Amino acid sequence: MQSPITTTITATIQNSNLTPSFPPKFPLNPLRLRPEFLNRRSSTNMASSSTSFGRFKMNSKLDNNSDGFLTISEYAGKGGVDVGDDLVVLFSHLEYAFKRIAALVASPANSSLGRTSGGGEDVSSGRDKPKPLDTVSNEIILSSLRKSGKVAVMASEEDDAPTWIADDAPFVVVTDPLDGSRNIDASIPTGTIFGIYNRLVELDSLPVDEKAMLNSLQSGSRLIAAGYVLYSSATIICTTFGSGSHAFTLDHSTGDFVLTHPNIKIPPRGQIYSVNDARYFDWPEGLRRYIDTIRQGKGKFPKKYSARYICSLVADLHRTLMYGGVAMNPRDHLRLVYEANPLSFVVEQAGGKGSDGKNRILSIQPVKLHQRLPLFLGSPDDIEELESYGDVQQTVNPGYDV
Ligand SMILES: O=P(O)(O)OC[C@H]1O[C@](O)(COP(=O)(O)O)[C@@H](O)[C@@H]1O
Repeated sequence: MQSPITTTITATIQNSNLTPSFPPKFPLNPLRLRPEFLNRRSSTNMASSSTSFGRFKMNSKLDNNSDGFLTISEYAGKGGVDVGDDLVVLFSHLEYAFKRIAALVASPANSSLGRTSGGGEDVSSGRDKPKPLDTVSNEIILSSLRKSGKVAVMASEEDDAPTWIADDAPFVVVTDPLDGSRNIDASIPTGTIFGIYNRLVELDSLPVDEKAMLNSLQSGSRLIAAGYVLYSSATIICTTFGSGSHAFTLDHSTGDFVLTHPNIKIPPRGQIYSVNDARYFDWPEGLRRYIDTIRQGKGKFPKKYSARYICSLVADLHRTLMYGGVAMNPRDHLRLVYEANPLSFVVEQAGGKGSDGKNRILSIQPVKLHQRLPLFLGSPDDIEELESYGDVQQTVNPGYDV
């Protein structure tokens, strides 16, 4: 049964008549873009016929790209899936922010920036105290969103409340600016997670705080784009506009993110599970049985599973998308709005599943901005098998030092 708050928010959001923001209200103005954002390759040799593809029209130009390197702007723009100029501009600004964060986490200064200021949890907000690196990444993203002119409100894992940016801008952005930063001193991979919604124009007349909150609490099923950025041996943006998931790798020689993994398909089943299994004795019976079964090769897949756990959600998920299997955090730790929803959208678009152990993540209506939940992401056959054990959510959550 839904709580009164859930019912109110669900009703408000469901009753709102979403007005698509495509086509854009004003055209792309290249003068607003930094030179590095401009496409460097000629597209004159591309064919121009188009076919329907997911939510957006896709031109066959994509198939005929002569040099084989497609930037995100080319992929998403008129020569590609044509998501609309507003979203292309927003992505250009996001890319710039991601490049700045990639440079930041790789910088010799990151060791001091990565140290926790005070540590522990902020009791009033129930969130972890931000570290300087998290804070700087947050500021970098906010600055890019402001400059894009395309974002009405940003909700960040680093902020107590959403930040209202511009009344008329078409999009709402939710983000975890730097996930996995507790590992930064050891140069472990980190990541940024982001989701993009249309602004709910029906809420425009509400007070700013209220419309900022309700716009940010949209259900994950309303995402129009989402993705993550992996800062590792390569810097990779894996993103979806609702028509498949695609990964773009930063080419340091040109400064472009170029399409390296089109239409990622997660294997229907993997042979790897990813979890912090030092928590085994805090797990419920069902989860213990599931892990014991697959590591002995006694599950539906008759091979022994291997374990991998980086403790950096984006990195653990990226490996899972590539090789299959399941990446999980069974305790109430990861955030629905900033982490679970955007990542589930990417995983579903790659043919996988995102679950809290019982329900599809994208069907859960957020009721609180910083709402936490158990998260299971991965291959469809693995997630279904895991869910069949019923009791997989860790309710004992004593707080762990590392
Ligand atoms: O301590 P656990 O339960 O293994 O959680 C690890 C997870 O926490 C995260 O570090 C995110 O938590 P924070 O936002 O508190 O850093 C993920 O990157 C990682 O997957």
